[in-house]
Amino acid sequence: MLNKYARAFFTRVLTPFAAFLLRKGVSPDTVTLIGTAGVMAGALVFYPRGEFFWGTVVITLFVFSDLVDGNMARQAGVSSRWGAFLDSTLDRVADAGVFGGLAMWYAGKGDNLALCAVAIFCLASGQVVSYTKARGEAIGLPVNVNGLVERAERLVVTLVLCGLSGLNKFGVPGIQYLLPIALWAVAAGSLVTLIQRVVTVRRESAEADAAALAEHGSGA
Ligand SMILES: CCCCCCCC/C=C\CCCCCCCC(=O)OC[C@H](COP(=O)(O)O[C@@H]1[C@H](O)[C@H](OP(=O)(O)O)[C@@H](O)[C@H](O)[C@H]1O)OC(=O)CCCCCCC/C=C\CCCCCCCC
Ligand SMILES: Nc1ccn([C@@H]2O[C@H](COP(=O)(O)O)[C@@H](O)[C@H]2O)c(=O)n1
Ligand SMILES: [Mg+2]
Ligand SMILES: [Mg+2]
Repeated sequence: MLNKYARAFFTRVLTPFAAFLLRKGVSPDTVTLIGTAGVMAGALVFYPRGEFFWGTVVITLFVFSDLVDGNMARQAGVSSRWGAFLDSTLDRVADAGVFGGLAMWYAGKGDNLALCAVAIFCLASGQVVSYTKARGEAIGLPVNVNGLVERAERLVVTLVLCGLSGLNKFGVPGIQYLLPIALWAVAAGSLVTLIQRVVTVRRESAEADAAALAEHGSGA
């Protein structure tokens, strides 16, 4: 949903910055790599220590690089298969950093194995949600579904509620419960999305196999 509705807005806002980086000789790949490194650093340095506010601030500064790199590639006319591969692969790395950092907190000083498990579920289910689309497309299906919770939703819900829950350290009472709420919501949303995508791939592959059978007398 965010991908559909917010992308145009962010494209407009980030285009001058992307143009500025191109004028300075920065490449889209550099932005992809530095953005991922920044997200990983923010998540793995701050979250395991329970520094949710500052971790989220650092991650937020870098996570928008995922919208800038593609914008730069399109402006410069250098969009490539390699760039698409690098962008998507490093998305998975960044997501692992965010949910891994939260799992490390709950496995350590946060001392809550149930929430540690939920964070690991968010990590794993997010990766599988993305994989369903990549694998479905790789076997030639359109995978005509995005589902309830795409990557942008997973990140926005987690980062906004995690950042807010970090304000508890600055004396805002009661707000620390927002992080568990975010994790449960992302876990449930990812499960629904996974089911939506698997059902779609099953339907599309049955249709494609039936069409192939009708045309050539054989399936896949
Ligand atoms: C006082 C409190 C302080 C707290 C501070 C916290 C502030 C935190 C605020 C905001 C966080 C913003 C997070 C921004 C998230 C950026 C999202 C992003 O990177 O999206 C990338 C996404 C997808 O891009 P791609 O096409 O490159 O990626 C594809 C995707 O990964 C697919 O995965 P799948 O979905 O299938 O699982 C892969 O399949 C595919 O391979 C891959 O290519 O881009 C978008 O979706 C574009 C839309 C981005 C929308 C960002 C919206 C930010 C909106 C609101 C911020 C709200 C701020 C409010 C702060 C309020 C705090 C009180
Ligand atoms: N280093 C890169 C990064 C991205 N691309 C191209 O942009 C597309 C992704 O666009 P986003 O707005 O989602 O970042 C990607 O599929 C590539 O075509 C690139 O070429 N090099
Ligand atoms: Mg990108
Ligand atoms: Mg990306």
